[in-house]
Amino acid sequence: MMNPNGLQVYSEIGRLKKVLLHRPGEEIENLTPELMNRLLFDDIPYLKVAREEHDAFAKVFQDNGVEVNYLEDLIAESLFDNSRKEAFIDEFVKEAGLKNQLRIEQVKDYYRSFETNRAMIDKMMAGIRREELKPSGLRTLSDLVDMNYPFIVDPLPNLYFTRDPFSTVGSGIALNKMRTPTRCRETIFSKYIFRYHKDYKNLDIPFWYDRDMANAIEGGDVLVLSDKVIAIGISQRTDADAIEIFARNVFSDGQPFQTILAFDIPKTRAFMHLDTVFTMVDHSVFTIHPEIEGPLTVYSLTRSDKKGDYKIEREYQTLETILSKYLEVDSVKLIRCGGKKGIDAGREQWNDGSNTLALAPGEVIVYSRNHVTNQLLESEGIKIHEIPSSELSRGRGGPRCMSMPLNRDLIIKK
Ligand SMILES: NC(=[NH2+])NCCC[C@H](N)C(=O)O
Repeated sequence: MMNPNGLQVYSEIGRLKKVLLHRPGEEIENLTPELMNRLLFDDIPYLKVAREEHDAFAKVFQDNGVEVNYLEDLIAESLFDNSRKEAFIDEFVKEAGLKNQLRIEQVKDYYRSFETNRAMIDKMMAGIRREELKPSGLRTLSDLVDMNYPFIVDPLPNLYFTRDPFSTVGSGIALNKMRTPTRCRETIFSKYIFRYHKDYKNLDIPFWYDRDMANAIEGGDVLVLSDKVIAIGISQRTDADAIEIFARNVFSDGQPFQTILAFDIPKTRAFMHLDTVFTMVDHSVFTIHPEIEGPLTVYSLTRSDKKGDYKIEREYQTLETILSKYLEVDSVKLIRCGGKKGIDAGREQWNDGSNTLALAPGEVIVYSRNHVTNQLLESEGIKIHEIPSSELSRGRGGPRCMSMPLNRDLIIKK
């Protein structure tokens, strides 16, 4: 459990030591109005400014002693030998939806033609526009039929939401099965990193979930509240059945976790993941979107003595009572996004006002635009680091969605 170099996430708030980010790339410039909906965007960010905002986000980590790893670097470093790189290209292209064999070979050759792994990865993330690969003697029937579709390989614009393709839980990871086709390919990167990157390959990392499983689960739904309690959303993106598979695996291992609280939240775009409506900011202090308090049902899955086994119960008390009971504290505080139900709550939640990322207990990163909620957090004694948020927020994700902790200090109970 004590591995300063390995994966260590036993809370949402322990001092952050290492985090995974992705700096938005050319994939953002490949969003078009027709594709936005399918690619899960509500507007098109201006890449130059999105990058400036993202750099400001990364700087908050660096200024606070957090090691920042970039997804694009880790995956490039994982493909150190040629057979590994070939297997990776193969898998990536297989899942890119190409059907014509000639085209498949042409795309693979194109990826191989990049001088460095990093340049190849950037291209894989960005997508391939139709005009980029000139026919060069290749003219297939499917090309003629698909002539009006702008891409040969779709872009992956959601990559800067590193929270979702996998989740670090304890000393292992859940390699997620994403709900939508557009996000499924993102998890190939995580798979190669945790199997083959030099920092991870010898750690024998347990996988609590795998990307080829049938039921969807996404990292935005998984919150490690303590070394005893994990909260998981049953949401637009995460199935109840996936939570049970995850529970069985985590409870079979020597991890300290005792209870999974499954939060059944409304299945709508605005509340796509649990972390869009509920995050932890300090010992027993949470942000919450007031609109979900009414419709929320919570179930507990409590580990039993038999390995991997658990019992399921529906919890009937208020959220405060449920959280206090399982976190073993006298009371908890819920800070409501926008203060209370209404216009400010709706507007600020839409722009991720309740999607905070803790750097340490009582110290969080927030979007500057959510000024009503931010002021409330400050008045409750929470230290906030505001980051600019005009462009990044157009993808519907905030500071927690844009980061995946790899290592946090353990919380030492007094
Ligand atoms: N953990 C999160 N809330 N992530 C937000 C992801 C946003 C992304 N556009 C999607 O729809 O998938």
